[in-house]
Amino acid sequence: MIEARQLTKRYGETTAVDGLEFTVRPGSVTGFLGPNGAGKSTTMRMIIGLDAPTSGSVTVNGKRYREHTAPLQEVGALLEAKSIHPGRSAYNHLLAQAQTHGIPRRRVDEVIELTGLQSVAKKRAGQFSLGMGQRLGIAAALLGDPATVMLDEPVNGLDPEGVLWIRNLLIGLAAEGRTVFVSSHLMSEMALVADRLIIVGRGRLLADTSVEDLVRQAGGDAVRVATADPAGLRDALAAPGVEVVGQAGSEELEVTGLSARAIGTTAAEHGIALYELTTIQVSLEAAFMDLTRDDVVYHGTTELAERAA
Ligand SMILES: Nc1ncnc2c1ncn2[C@@H]1O[C@H](COP(=O)(O)OP(=O)(O)OP(=O)(O)O)[C@@H](O)[C@H]1O
Repeated sequence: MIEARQLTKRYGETTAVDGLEFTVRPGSVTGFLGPNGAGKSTTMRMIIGLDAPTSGSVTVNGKRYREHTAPLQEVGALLEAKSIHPGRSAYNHLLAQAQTHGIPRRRVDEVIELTGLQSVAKKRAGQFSLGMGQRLGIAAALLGDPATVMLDEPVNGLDPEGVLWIRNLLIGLAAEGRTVFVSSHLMSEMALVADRLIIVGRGRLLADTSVEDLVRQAGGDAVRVATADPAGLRDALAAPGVEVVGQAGSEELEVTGLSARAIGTTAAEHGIALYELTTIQVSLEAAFMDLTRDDVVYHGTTELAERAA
């Protein structure tokens, strides 16, 4: 469990984290989302005591990180590429960490197997690809068999097989009852693994919600209908809270505010033939863009794309 209370971090003039309040609970994967510069890494650094809050607090499993006598057994973290001695093998790197934290040697073998590093465990870490480095970082995070696991952009640099592996790993860790807190910019991945989402923008909490609720709030589902009688169907569906859009002369309409089932039933009651009735889900990506539009710090330019078009 991770609990942030009025968590704030200022660097000079910049307020990186601004009064954050959230709870990350065990047994599910919680995604940590926000545009670049939103304060995600700063928050994660404060969770594991690499940075001190300017005010407020954050605890892991009920205590501040530095109050834990065996912190690696409480929270395992993968933050941006760790500094690993390039001449040291993956095995020796993990063994050194285990030995300084009172973790038995057999746990090193377990995490090497868990992260699929068996064949390269004796290789020098300096020769590791980005993906192998990520796996080694995750192996180190899991070394203490922690109840809370926190990963910053874990799919960075991973190939499709690696992405799938991370997905199953995160879901599996949560199913074991652990608290899993993971940041990512890949909305499609988050939609697949996260149950809960904490979304920040400019250091402030924008949403603490489930994937379904976020998508619903962003306009929910629309239904695409094709019909022999668009004008008749418009009249039949007209009601407060229902919006029907479609081009004049087209047999296709897009309806919001009614389910496909309700539209089908109303059409049948009015004897109107339908050719298509499809629910179109708002993507998590669209919902996220909608929510964070005013909090994007770094705007890219689409000038080149526009010129090309
Ligand atoms: N050590 C530091 N000194 C000064 N400013 C910092 C420091 N660390 C972060 N910041 C600033 O704090 C803000 C939040 O940065 P942070 O890296 O936490 O965001 P983020 O959400 O992790 O971004 P990204 O998605 O790009 O990784 C930014 O404006 C950043 O420039």
